[in-house]
Amino acid sequence: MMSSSSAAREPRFEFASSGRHLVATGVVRHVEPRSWVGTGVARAVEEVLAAPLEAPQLVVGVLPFDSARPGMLYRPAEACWRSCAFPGRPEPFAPSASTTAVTDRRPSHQGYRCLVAKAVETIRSGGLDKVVLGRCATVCAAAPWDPQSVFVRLGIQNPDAFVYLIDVPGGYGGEFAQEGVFLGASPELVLSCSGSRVRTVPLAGTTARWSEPERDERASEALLESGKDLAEHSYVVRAIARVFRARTDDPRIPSRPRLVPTPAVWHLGTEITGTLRGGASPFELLYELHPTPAVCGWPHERARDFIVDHEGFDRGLFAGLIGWIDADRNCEWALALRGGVLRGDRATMFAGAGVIATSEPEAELRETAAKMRTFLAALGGQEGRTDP
Ligand SMILES: C=C(O[C@H]1C=CC=C(C(=O)O)[C@@H]1O)C(=O)O
Repeated sequence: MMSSSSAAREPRFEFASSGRHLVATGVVRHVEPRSWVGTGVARAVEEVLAAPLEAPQLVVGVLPFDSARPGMLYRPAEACWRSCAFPGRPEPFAPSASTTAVTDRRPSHQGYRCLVAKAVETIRSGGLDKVVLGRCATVCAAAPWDPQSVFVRLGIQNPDAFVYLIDVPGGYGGEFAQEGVFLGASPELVLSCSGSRVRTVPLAGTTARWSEPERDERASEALLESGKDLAEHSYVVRAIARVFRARTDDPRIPSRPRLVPTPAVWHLGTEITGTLRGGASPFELLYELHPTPAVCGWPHERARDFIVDHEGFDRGLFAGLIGWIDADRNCEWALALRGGVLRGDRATMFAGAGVIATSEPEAELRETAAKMRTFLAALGGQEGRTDP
């Protein structure tokens, strides 16, 4: 069944970051590679960009967590860049939309604790170093959400994020099997390209923020010194550094992470840059990077198998990639995190946490709840009343 919010409009894609806001509507051509691998997707994207169509030379879209599955990339009919994406303050929500109740969690809170405990046991017995375990929670409101208002609130509440919205026609597995609107405010850039300069800022290692400034500062300092979080972060940096050393000239890889704040949590982040070698397409690099150990784990195959065998839901587009690329190969691709899918009065949100040998189930559960609050806050969910 079509949701009332998306039935009446052209397919829409929005992406806002660093004060720029891309709004793309309609579809003139889909990218349809023979196979969803880096070189195939890169070639198909270039063909679509070069096609003599009366449409902006831009490809936008979303790729699933499982990079072997088809994504949705297309050349939009119209596109415009706006500056100053989200002026003003959030409008208060109508009471009906703010009274949210959790109707479903997958896995349940206890199921997630057991899942983390199982992962820790597997890691301690050898062969797996890190696995990122996700869960989802569905909330219902008394009246349908307006995706556009939720998007604007995400932008206002998360001024430093990659704020995204895309109409999904269905067919992407799990919660994305049916039509809906996928949106969120991601803190994590997987790849940007400007000329041939490429940049990524992987995040891993997280702690919740506090309203009291001193407590908040102490929490951030503890994160920078936390052996557990530094170890969790190091798997991501090592995997990405290997790809950057192989594919870019002059790779710059700092030896220690820095703090990256979001309104809900502190992260450890490392900015890595390089110059793309030999006229390669950013898509080749993107497919070598994705999914990084920030959303999958290490070693890659073992972590992916653990997720597929134990997580208990199909991630679909959660922890996938969302972004755009133009004909000059300038691009921005963020991880599709801190968001969810809207379907009328139902919203399903997703979050995961990196698990290593010293992880504690309760702490990882709390971390996923803290991450879900980014989306919940934009839905109007009230702290204390809605426990995701
Ligand atoms: C998997 C998520 O976050 C990733 C990004 C930053 C920090 C993470 C962490 O500390 O576990 C995760 O790797 C999520 O938000 O659902």
